[in-house]
This record gives sequence, structure tokens and C-alpha cells, in this order.
Amino acid sequence: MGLVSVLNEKSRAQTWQTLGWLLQLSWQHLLYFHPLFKFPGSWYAAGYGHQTLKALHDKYGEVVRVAPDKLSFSSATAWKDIYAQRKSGPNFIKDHKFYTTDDEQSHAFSPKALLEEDIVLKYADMLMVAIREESAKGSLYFNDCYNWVTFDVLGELSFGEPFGSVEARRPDEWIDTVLQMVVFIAWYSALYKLHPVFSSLYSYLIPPFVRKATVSHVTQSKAKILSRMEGGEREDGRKDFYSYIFELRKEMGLHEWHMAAYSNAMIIAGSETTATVMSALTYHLCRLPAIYDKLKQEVRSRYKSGNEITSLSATFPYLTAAIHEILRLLPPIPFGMPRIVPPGGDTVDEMFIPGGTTVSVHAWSLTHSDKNLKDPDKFIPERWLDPDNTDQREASNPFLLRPRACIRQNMAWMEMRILIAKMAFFDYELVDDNLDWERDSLAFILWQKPELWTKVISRNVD
Ligand code: HEM
Repeated sequence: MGLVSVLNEKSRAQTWQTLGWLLQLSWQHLLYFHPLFKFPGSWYAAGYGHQTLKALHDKYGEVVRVAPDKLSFSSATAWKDIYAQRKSGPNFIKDHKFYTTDDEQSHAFSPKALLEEDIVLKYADMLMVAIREESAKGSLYFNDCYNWVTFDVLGELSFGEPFGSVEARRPDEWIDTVLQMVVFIAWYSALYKLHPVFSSLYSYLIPPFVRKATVSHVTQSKAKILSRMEGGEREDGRKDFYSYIFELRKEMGLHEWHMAAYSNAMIIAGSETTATVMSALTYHLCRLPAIYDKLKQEVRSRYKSGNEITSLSATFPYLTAAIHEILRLLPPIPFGMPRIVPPGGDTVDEMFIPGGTTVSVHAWSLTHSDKNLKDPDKFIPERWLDPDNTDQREASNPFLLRPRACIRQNMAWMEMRILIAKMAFFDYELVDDNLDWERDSLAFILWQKPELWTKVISRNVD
């Protein structure tokens, strides 16, 4: 519970007054004394959407000050400077005001050989049956379909049991709550970026029903973890995410609440990202039938049905290029992931940045800039296949860079390849011809997707 929510009315009025005061102070500090004074920008840009932040980058250049102590970059070299292994000096670590996992912890959880592929195949095949049957009854809400499968996969890998969404053909309440929370976490983060003091306003922003659902959600996650712990290893003797986490539990001093929080983060990081890619790609394939024809042709010329496709066989050059392109056009994590410049300062893009500054790369600004790519707003998978293409493809780093890149990017690729290849046995079209994915998507911590209703017109699936 935030501090402000426990204060009475008088104290709240005083709090507002103090906040106004602090704002004035910050403003003065910002104007005259702050070491980042020389960087152009907008002090209130913390809560800006992706398009506005791009407009700021277009106006001011590759570095923009987005809050008193925060800089946003939009250059391919900044990716390397901020997120990759530094050639000299310490790496830039995660901004702990924003993250709940620390740099070492999540990497200790990086599992080795898992049963992910079998699980992805199982739910992908169930989804194909669900789509075939449900689409015979009318148009389908594809955002949900993709969420069913990605959350079930992560549920089974994390808690040892799926959410049961593909089977029930409806989203689990747990998932709905998580997706609602994403919006509020973004508000929290925007307020925090402005000044940590403002983050206490957060408790005013969350409607009581979401707050209640969130508490119940974390309690449920903890109960699931406990039941998974009591149940011991999987019956088939194979290891999932939690087999490794349980092994490390003592060594890392983890409480059940840590594990519940970690599994929540893992499920969101692993489900909504992949589901967003699937929805956005489906939209673009509907809009660009010639591209979808090429993709279908590539898959259908090798397989007679989606059931024949396994994880190892789902390697198709055009399909892979389409994934690269949708990850570029719509990086699934839409905000700049914050890192802290080590004490003493260091350089980013050949500029000296004082220690303690929060820096990030805003991927969307970078991958939508015509300085880096030709026709950056168009979906063109061919740019990833043509050896003579001059686009700066290194502008796109949807999984970040090692050593702190997405720890499960191989699984993400495997899941996307399988789902897209199996989906290529359906023909479908948009129900709403006015839908414009880029215009209608909202960027929070993750994307809030526009509604994707499709009409499946042929089902070449057994
Ligand atoms: C297209 C799909 C995905 C994209 C684009 C993506 C991207 C990313 C990025 C950029 C990060 C770094 C975040 C940061 O440092 O702030 C990250 C971290 C992470 N991702 Fe993914 N991810 C995807 C899918 C997955 C999947 C399928 C899983 C799990 C099965 C997963 C699990 C994680 C975890 C646990 C972290 C946290 C790692 C850490 O704290 O260092 N991601 N992901």
C-alpha cells in the first residue's frame, strides 16, 4: 500500500502542497544546477507515448532528456554502449528503482535443457483445433487465442500446470488482472521517473477492484508455487523452470514470495511479448496478402498439415525474416529499458554522461527512423533476406544485447516459429477494415493491443 493512501484528508492536502513545492524545486534544480542541463529535452516527457518520444528524438537528435536525471538515446551505437559488455570499466547495471529482479538473480535461473518444445507443440496443436472449431461459429478474437496458448505454456513451465485457457477457450482471470496491472505499472514508472516522491500518487490511480485483484493474484501465485513445491518433481521426471529455481532456493535465500513475484514476472515477460508479436504479425499478414501468400507457400510446400510441423522442422527463411521484421516494427517491449551509468560516469555515443544518470535506448524511435532504414514504417520481410540491402539492421535489438539480453530468447523464437508455421494453414481476413495497428497500439510497459477480430475463411488443418 502506498504511503499516501493511509493519510487522512488534511494530510493528503498537505502532501499535495509539498508535492507542488518539490516540483518547483526540481524545476529550479533542473534549470540551473543539474549536471544534465546541457542535454535537450522535455522534463515532463517521462510519461510520453512512443510516437511523442520519437518526435522528441526527431526534434532534438539522438539523445533527449526525458526526466531530470534520465536520458533517452536513439542510435545503434548507444545499444552497445548501454547494454553490451563494456570494453573498459564496469557494465551499466539495471536501474533497481524500476526492476524487481537483480542482475545476477535472473541469470542464475536461466535453465538448460527443458521440455519447452514439447509443451509449446502440445498447446500449439490444441490451439489449431480450437481455432478450426471456434471459427466455424463466427469471427475470432485472435488476441485472446494467442494469449491462451502463450500463457498456458508459461503456466505449465512455471507452476507445473497450465491456466487451462486453450482447453476452456477463454482467458484466465489471472491473465486479465496481469494485463490490467501493466497499465498501472506504467503510470507508476512515469511518476517515478519524474520524481520518486510522485510515485506515492500511484495508489490514487489504481481502481480498488484492480488493487484487490492484484493482491489476490499474487496470493494465488504463491499458493501455486507452494503446491508445486509439495508436488515435487514432474511425473515424467523432466525439469521445468521451477526445478532449477527450487535447487537454487537455499543458496539464494529465496522466500516463497520472491518465487511468486519471480514467476509472475517470468509469465508476463514470456507470454505477453510473444502473444503481441503473433497478433501484430497476423494483422500485417491480413493487410499484405502478397506477403502472406509467400509465407504460406513456403510452409505449405513442405508440409501437408500443421500437425506435421515440429520445433526442429519449423525453420523457414521467409518466415524467419517476417519475425525479424515484426520485431523491428513493433519491439514487444516498447519502453527504453533503464540502466544506470556507473559512479564516476562513462561515455555513451561518445558523450560523457555523469555517474548515476539513468540511460536507455528507445527502440521504437530507432527502428522507425528513416535515417536507419528505408520505408521504416512499412512491413517488408525482404529487407532481412536481401544481401544488398543497406538498412541499418543492427538498429533493431528486440531481445537486447548480451550479457543482459532476454534469457529465453531461443524459446521465444522456437514458439513464434512453430505458431506462425502452424497458423499458415489458415486463411483469414480482418473484420474491421479501419484497424491500423501502429496507430491504435498504446505503449505502456508492454503494448496495449488494438482489438484483432478476424474471419477465418479456410482451415487447412487436420
Ligand atoms: C518475442 C518475445 C520476447 C522478447 C522480444 C523479449 C525481450 C526481452 C528483453 C528485451 C528483455 C530484457 C529486459 C530488461 O533488461 O529490461 C527480456 C528479459 C527477460 N525475458 Fe524476454 N522476451 C521475449 C520472450 C520471452 C520468453 C518466451 C520468456 C520466458 C519463457 C522470457 C523471459 C524473460 C525473462 C525472465 C527476462 C528477465 C531477464 C533478466 O531479468 O535479466 N522472454 N526479454
